[in-house]
Amino acid sequence: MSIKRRKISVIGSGFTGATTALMVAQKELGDVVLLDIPQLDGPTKGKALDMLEASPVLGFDANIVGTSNYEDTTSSDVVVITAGIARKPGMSRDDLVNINSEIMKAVTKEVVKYSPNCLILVLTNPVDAMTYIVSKESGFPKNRVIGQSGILDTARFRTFVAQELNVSVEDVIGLVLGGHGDDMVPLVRYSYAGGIPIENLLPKDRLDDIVERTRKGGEEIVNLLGNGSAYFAPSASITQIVEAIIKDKKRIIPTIAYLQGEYGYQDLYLGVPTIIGGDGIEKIIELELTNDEKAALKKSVQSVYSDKEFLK
Ligand SMILES: NC(=O)C1=CN([C@@H]2O[C@H](COP(=O)(O)OP(=O)(O)OC[C@H]3O[C@@H](n4cnc5c(N)ncnc54)[C@H](O)[C@@H]3O)[C@@H](O)[C@H]2O)C=CC1
Ligand SMILES: O=C([O-])CC(=O)C(=O)O
Repeated sequence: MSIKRRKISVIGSGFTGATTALMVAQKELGDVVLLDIPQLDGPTKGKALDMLEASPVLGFDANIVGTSNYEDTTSSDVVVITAGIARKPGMSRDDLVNINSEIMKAVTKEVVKYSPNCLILVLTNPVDAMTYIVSKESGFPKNRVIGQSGILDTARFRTFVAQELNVSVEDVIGLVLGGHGDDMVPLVRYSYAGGIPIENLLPKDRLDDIVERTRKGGEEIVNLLGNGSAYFAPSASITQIVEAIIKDKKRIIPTIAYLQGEYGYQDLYLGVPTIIGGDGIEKIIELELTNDEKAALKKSVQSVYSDKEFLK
């Protein structure tokens, strides 16, 4: 028997794609193929080679190749889609829906042609709608198409809570539900620091500020960067999903999953707590919500549905 390394392809070699490629390689989750459009063939190969040349110093064994030829992605175990346009100051994620949905269709066709058995992870915005399109276009079982938003949104929430309490981020656990937009639903009631409900540790007005800052977390970075959007925390987040799959970890993490009645919604990709392992989304966890939480989720779902209407 010969044991082979896993293969992870990352489509889009921009800020999030390149950063994800390096993080995945650094964790030795498999060999990495970084792909972008033919006009960027040279720069994509250059980025991949540059990362590979960091491997002796950083101490990881993973091959990284850059390409614009989908044949090089053949038989990938996991494909991460970051291809598309990022927003600039003054734009909402939904402003990207038309242009990025066309890119999703074109990319998915090629991904599926060369890796019919892979799992696909979607980062491109507006990510709930883009995950829906990729799922539809791929024809894959729904557990094999996963979108990323909740790990990032929760990470922002955890960062702000840890800063406020002056404690380790590792001890803060949070959970954000809903679409990846300004109406996302950080669930304060399900958030803890060292096992203690954070509602016992912070006054309501401070928690309200943290919830609001979390909702606008993407915009805060967009405004600071001036010409693009966040990429370090998003790449770390998608890498966590890749790791959960490759190592079959059965992690309980919020991802964008296909709902068939869960939380009262049908035929929709939405951010919910899931169990992620070797089969992708192995389970959706349904939580008891208060009436206020249900109303907040409904508002968030409505903005996702409005994206979906766009796509018909
Ligand atoms: N879901 C999430 O949590 C997050 C989503 N995003 C989204 O991820 C996407 C990528 O963001 P960045 O990497 O910062 O953008 P970027 O502009 O740095 O990179 C995007 C890359 O996609 C490539 N591309 C465009 N069309 C392509 C095609 N048909 N095939 C292959 N590659 C193609 C571009 O050439 C470019 O290199 C954006 O839509 C952004 O909004 C970003 C951060 C977090
Ligand atoms: O804000 C954006 O456009 C990128 C993104 O989704 C995030 O950083 O949460």
